[in-house]
Amino acid sequence: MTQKRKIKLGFILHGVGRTWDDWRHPERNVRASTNFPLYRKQAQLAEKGKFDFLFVADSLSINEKSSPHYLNRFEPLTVLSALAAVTDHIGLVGTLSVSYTEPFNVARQFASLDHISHGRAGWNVVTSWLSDTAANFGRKEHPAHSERYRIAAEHLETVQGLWDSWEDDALVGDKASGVFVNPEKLHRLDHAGTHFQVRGPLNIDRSPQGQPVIFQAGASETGRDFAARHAEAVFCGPADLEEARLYYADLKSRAHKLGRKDDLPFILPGAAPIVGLTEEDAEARYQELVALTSIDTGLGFLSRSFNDHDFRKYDLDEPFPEVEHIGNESNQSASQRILKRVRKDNLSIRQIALELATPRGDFVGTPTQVADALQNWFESGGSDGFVLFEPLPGQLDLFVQHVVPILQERGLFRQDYEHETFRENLGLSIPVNRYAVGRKQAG
Ligand SMILES: Cc1cc2nc3c(=O)[nH]c(=O)nc-3n(C[C@H](O)[C@H](O)[C@H](O)COP(=O)(O)O)c2cc1C
Repeated sequence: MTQKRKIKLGFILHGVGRTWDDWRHPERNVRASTNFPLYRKQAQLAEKGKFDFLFVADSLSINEKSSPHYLNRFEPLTVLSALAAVTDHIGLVGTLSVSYTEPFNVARQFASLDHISHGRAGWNVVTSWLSDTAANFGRKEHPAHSERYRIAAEHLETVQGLWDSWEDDALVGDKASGVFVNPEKLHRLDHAGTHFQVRGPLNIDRSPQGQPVIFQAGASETGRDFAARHAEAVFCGPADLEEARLYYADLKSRAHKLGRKDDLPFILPGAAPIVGLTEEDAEARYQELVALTSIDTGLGFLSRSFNDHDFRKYDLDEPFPEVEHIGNESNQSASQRILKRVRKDNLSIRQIALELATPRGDFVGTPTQVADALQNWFESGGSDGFVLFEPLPGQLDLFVQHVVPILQERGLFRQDYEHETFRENLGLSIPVNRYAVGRKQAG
């Protein structure tokens, strides 16, 4: 009997919030982004709700225009390692940038997290889109958009190669004979590429998942090709269901053309549900968010997609300036989406900024309405699940208490964790070590 397809759910740990204004909510702790007890509470709540994973996003450069959560945040692998110790089942996904890390370190960090968490690690592979980042790493220049994706491919393949350094039974640990490791099952990678030279082997043995789960969020042409080839799950930020469906169909078809038969990658749009106990309650909570929002948030989102370009230097009520070239080298897809919207109705800077600041979306309503909307996206080719943001304090609690049970009753979401590892809970198998495959074929 084939298993019914289930919604995958992630929760993004976002401290003081996603926007430039969220931190001003009366119930937000202004130090939430570096408050471990709060992260622990949210992590345990998401696990109570049987979420597939927690996600910690990251960036590597700040300036006076950065949002509060960008300004002051935990390094992802550090906080995820701490969360591994206070949770048992939930996946732990963190962002690390390929443009400013060495594959050896990344492989080692995620293998460590996978061991610490007994098989719950996932890596969100990003290329970093803010050019100022170069200045924090002694680089003269930030790599161009297309170059970043070439680096990403080589980096990721190197990391995955290193994760296979140790075959499953390489660590013998035979006290009688004194054999700790079987050298035939410990492999050097000897990678000599364009961007990286790495000999290996990795100095940590094979982790429970063998290969931690690969997440990505490619949205440009190059980014989509990368995601279709390499990712097991993909984040995206569609403006509505129609855009989600187009993205979903496009990415699955790219993956299919590359010969992927497993229906991967899973596509997970970001969503920020606002749940109220009645329609009026939900609307009042949405208005609470609107009242909190200033033009700063709109201009912040706008700037962020254009390499932190300063839009305040223009008259906000004049037509939108010519900045396409800046967006294309930065967050290409998000900037293109904004330009498309601007051109459609000839919006001014102020108009597009305000629209970006408080999108209402499909997920504001009673628990049943929110569950209906999630189901609709899931069943009509818009998603395989969602990564949820908490737009107002207390929303995760409401979601877990009221929406999760509805999804469970409908058979759309798990009743309990089925397996030990994140990979298996997602319905993915543990990959066989490449050298063991080679040995089998040779034998
Ligand atoms: C839900 C979601 C989470 C993301 N998290 C991060 C992150 O933590 N760090 C980062 O640099 N980019 C993050 N991104 C942005 C992507 O990595 C990527 O740069 C963006 O989608 C643009 O795609 P492109 O590289 O194909 O132009 C995220 C995107 C989405 C939709």
